[in-house]
Amino acid sequence: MILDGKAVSEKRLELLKEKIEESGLYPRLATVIVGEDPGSKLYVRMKHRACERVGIGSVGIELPEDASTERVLEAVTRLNNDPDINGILVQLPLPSRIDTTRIIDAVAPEKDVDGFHPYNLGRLLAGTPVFAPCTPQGIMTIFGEYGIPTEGRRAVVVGRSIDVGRPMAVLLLNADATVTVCHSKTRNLEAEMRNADILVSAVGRAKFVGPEMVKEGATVIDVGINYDEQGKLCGDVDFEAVRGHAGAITPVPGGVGPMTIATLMENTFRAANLRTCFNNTVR
Ligand SMILES: NC(=O)C1=CN([C@@H]2O[C@H](COP(=O)(O)OP(=O)(O)OC[C@H]3O[C@@H](n4cnc5c(N)ncnc54)[C@H](OP(=O)(O)O)[C@@H]3O)[C@@H](O)[C@H]2O)C=CC1
Ligand SMILES: Nc1nc(=O)c2c([nH]1)NC[C@@H]1CN(c3ccc(C(=O)N[C@@H](CCC(=O)O)C(=O)O)cc3)C=[N+]21
Repeated sequence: MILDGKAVSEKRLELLKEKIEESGLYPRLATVIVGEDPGSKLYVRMKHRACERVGIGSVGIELPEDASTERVLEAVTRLNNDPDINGILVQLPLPSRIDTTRIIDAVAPEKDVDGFHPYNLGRLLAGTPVFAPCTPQGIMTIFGEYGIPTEGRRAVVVGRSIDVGRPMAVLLLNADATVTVCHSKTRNLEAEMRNADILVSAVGRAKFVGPEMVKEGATVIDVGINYDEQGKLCGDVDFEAVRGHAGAITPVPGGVGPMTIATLMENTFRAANLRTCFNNTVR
């Protein structure tokens, strides 16, 4: 079975649009982008388009490639203090000169719709999440929509980044899976992966996952966004080789990516609700 993330995201966005209409709220998302990377610009444009579609206002802050950490901090602080802004997204990666940790730490936790702030990561770890990172949260939504159980299942996550691998592992653990996290120092990676009922690959290498690494009938989630030799967009998984014996599999494009954006919209609406319910604080 192909897990159609695109279709699930469309459905969730339609539902969200109705909810936002009913709420009478006008949530607003601010994006911050530093430099001219075409990929980052494309993603930010996609986020703005999704906002427009569901009735979320959006503002885009564009800073030059040579902006200092202080300059980015200043922009974030201004957005923190702006009562009309509910959600703040600083597009990653930032230029290497910039102290990314300081920037992420500066985002007000109640506006951190990416879920990257240590406060929100801590809430997730504590099992009382407010904003979970969009990509792994979106994957949990796919499981929910397709009725894929996690309880008691062996889940293997390959990758341990703050934005994908780690929070994915915690979300699966919170959903009662038995979780293994693999990374570049893992020994016997293939054997670990073959154990998985649910295999999540967030590595960033084309054709990283072949059929020999996948147990018959496993659910395979492909987070990777890569380009093959022909310059064509592809995931981490050798899709054609693996799809035959995977029980369920996400394609790239049309799998996890669209869910990331749909979840960002859901988080932004949640931020707007938090503002009205808790006087703009989650603490
Ligand atoms: N679809 C979507 O919405 C999104 C897609 N992405 C994509 O997902 C992929 C991963 O992103 P991200 O987590 O940010 O990337 P990072 O580069 O931050 O993390 C990659 C992880 O893979 C591990 N890794 C690298 N090589 C190997 C190897 N040979 N064997 C085992 N593990 C390995 C690394 O291990 P170590 O920690 O030891 O270095 C690291 O933990 C990228 O392709 C990215 O573009 C990212 C975000 C959203
Ligand atoms: N602060 C921050 N938050 C992020 O969530 C974030 C980020 N920085 N930096 C980059 C990564 C990557 N990311 C994607 C979002 C959507 C698709 C997506 O929709 N992809 C389409 C294809 C799009 C295309 O044609 O290129 C798909 O897979 O079907 C992919 C990747 C969010 N990220």
